[in-house]
Amino acid sequence: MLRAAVSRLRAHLHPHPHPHPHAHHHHGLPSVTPAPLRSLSTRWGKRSSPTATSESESELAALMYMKTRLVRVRGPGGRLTFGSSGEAEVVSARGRGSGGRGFISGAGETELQLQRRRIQERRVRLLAQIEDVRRTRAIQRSNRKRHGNSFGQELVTVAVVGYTNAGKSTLVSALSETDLYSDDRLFATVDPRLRSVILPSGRKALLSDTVGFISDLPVQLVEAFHATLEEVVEADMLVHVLDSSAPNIEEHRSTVLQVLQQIGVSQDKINSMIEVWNKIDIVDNNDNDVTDDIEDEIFLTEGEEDKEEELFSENDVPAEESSFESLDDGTDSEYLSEENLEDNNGEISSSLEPSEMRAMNSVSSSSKDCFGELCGPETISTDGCSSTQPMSTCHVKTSAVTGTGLQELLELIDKKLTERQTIVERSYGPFDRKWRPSSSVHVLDSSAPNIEEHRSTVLQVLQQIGVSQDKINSMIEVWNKIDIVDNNDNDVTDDIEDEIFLTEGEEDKEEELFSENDVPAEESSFESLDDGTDSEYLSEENLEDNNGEISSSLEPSEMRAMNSVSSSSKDCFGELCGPETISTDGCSSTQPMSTCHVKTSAVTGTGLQELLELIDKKLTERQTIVERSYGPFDRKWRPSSSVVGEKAAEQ
Ligand SMILES: Nc1nc2c(ncn2[C@@H]2O[C@H](COP(=O)(O)OP(=O)(O)OP(=O)(O)O)[C@@H](O)[C@H]2O)c(=O)[nH]1
Ligand SMILES: [Mg+2]
Repeated sequence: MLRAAVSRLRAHLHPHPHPHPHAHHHHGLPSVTPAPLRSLSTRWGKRSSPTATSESESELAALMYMKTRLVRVRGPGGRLTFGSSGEAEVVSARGRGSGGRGFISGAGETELQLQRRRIQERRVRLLAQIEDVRRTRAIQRSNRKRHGNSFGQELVTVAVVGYTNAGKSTLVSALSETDLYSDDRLFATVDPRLRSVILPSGRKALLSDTVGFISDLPVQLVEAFHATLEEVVEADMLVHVLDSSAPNIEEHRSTVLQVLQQIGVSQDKINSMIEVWNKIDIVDNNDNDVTDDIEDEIFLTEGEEDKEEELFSENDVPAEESSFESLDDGTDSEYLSEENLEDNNGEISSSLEPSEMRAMNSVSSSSKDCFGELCGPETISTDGCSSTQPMSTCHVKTSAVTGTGLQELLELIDKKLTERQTIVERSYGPFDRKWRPSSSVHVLDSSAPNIEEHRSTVLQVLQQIGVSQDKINSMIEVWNKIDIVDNNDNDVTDDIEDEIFLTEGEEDKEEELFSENDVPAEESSFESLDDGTDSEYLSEENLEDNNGEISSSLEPSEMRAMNSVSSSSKDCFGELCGPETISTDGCSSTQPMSTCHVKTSAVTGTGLQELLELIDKKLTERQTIVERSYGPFDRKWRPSSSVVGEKAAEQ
């Protein structure tokens, strides 16, 4: 997992210099491409009244953008200055364009390094802020799940996702009849907002408006919007809003699906997503007859003529609206054509599943199926639009502006939630059975010369993929390959090991454990090979990525050098972490990480027993903490949380 995570980090720190059409197939995350970034950087300035989180997230995203673009350019008068690539001759920090291999030489580098370090420092602070918010939200979420609404029902959250400008905010606003900030600009929403809505069944749900997705979402944004995207991962169900008037709706759809997969939404949840074909009022202008037919069919078969009148009475507002929409369209197509030029070399559509390839010209027939036979209010209790049906066969056509389809959407949400709840209850019982107390073990190669870099890289990646600071702090550090280190410093280690087991009086156990120690012959040659690979890899990494910034971002508590192995180890084994004292508060989750560690050799078996004991102890500790804060059963249930881990591990 760590190797995969490290390669992700490398992708973070070292984005593809030349946007490659298939880049995101390699990294699992999209590469940085200029167009969306440029659009973003120009649009960030225009945001109004963002919340503290969205501010941190936006700043972080902007910061990461700046950092990747931070290059020396030849400014007016031939002076070297800092700016964005593309402005002038590029003399990159990474040697891009200079022909070098990451070496920095000549005037200006110190300043460049300084700038990068400042960015790095600010970044660490922002990450901490975002982490705070994320923790708060997690608590809020668990409270919501625990308390539910006043009827004792669990409060469900429905995340509204979709391509930017699809009309998510307008729709959420229309559905909840409250006024959300909606704006005809990209990324009008940088913070998810929750709005409550009463579903037809009387159940209360929270609608969560989210950040609009864009194609080739820059990897930095995935990181920056982590808190936001977490809402999506945590939501009970998703509503995918598509702008049915957009010419490239298929690309928008596949982009959204890709992003959802990348941020770790389970396939199950993606499959059971409701598709909303929004802005149907614009499409209808060209094709009014068909839609009228369908709408007639729904409501007339139902015999609810009153309802029909009520719903469509709001349809008569096209006058100023259509002129507004033509403005709207202009902005859209400008942005999208720029994007198409730079990003979409056919790869997005080629990644589409056949079931996702339904073109917009199938609106009428699909819609007829869905409304008339499957999804109509009358048949809502049948298995039409069930979670087993492929996505996009079930959709609702809406206009967030005129109100068309909103009632149907609410009914469908209601139905889906009931279905999902039934499924969850059937498989897990009413309470969450999926909760697993978790503890992480961080394995370090104690023979590696640059172990501090390894440690900080891993810590950074863990933070970036959203592991809570709490969990990171309580992580067990394993200093592995101690058999190699011990060769140089055998006495000290022997002393410590003696101390643990002899004070315990478990000499048998000691023998058992160390009886496997006699295999150094072929093993040491293996280890030297291994080392060769490592150092080759790391020196390349050092050249390209680590211009002092990673180590400079280390907290003092993380800076313990490997030469403190013996003494720390002694503290830990002899006084704090030894099996004898495992029930004391030594190596507790409140202790800073790396003060508690276990020295192991996975090859010889040294320390394995201690590691298992420490894991045991930590888990007990964590469980106690969790029980204290959430009660004995899981209140933290999240359907897709495990998938996030797996995703990260795959990449
Ligand atoms: N004609 C029409 N316009 C709509 C409809 N829904 C939204 N709009 C307009 O589309 C534009 C974008 O709407 P938003 O709700 O801000 O879109 P969004 O998906 O939240 O956008 P981001 O937050 O940037 O991702 C606004 O000008 C809305 O008025 C609709 O059903 N019909
Ligand atoms: Mg919005």
